[in-house]
Amino acid sequence: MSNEIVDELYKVILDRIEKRPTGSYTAEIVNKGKAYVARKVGEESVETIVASLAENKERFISEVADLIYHLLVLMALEGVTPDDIYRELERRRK
Ligand SMILES: N=c1c2ncn([C@@H]3O[C@H](COP(=O)(O)OP(=O)(O)OP(=O)(O)O)[C@@H](O)[C@H]3O)c2ncn1[C@@H]1O[C@H](COP(=O)(O)O)[C@@H](O)[C@H]1O
Repeated sequence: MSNEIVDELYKVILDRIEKRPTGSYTAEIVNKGKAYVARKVGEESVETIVASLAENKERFISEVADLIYHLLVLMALEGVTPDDIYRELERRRK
């Protein structure tokens, strides 16, 4: 996965949070509050675990993508950028 796709998705998410356009799923869940978005991250984590243990690779990939998207929305609400995470991972690199 290239950083470019994650960075671009994050920018789209920031734009949706700012403009809250009708029909945007991001705007819909953000309008429900941070706790709702955090719960979605938990839900998608569980679905990822289930896909890993009881389903197939295709389902697993789909659930990981759902999880990353919801995590990016929560990061945006926390004011944390993908660069912040890249820096932290870089700091941990051995
Ligand atoms: N990458 C995603 C993405 N991944 C997953 N999802 C949504 O996440 C939901 C998955 O959660 P669930 O399986 O729980 O589905 P659900 O029942 O609809 O969700 P809830 O009613 O429980 O909230 C689906 O509705 C997906 O559409 C996403 N929605 C949007 N994006 C991207 O985000 C950007 C902004 O999208 P909009 O905000 O819709 O314009 C665009 O680039 C989109 O491609």
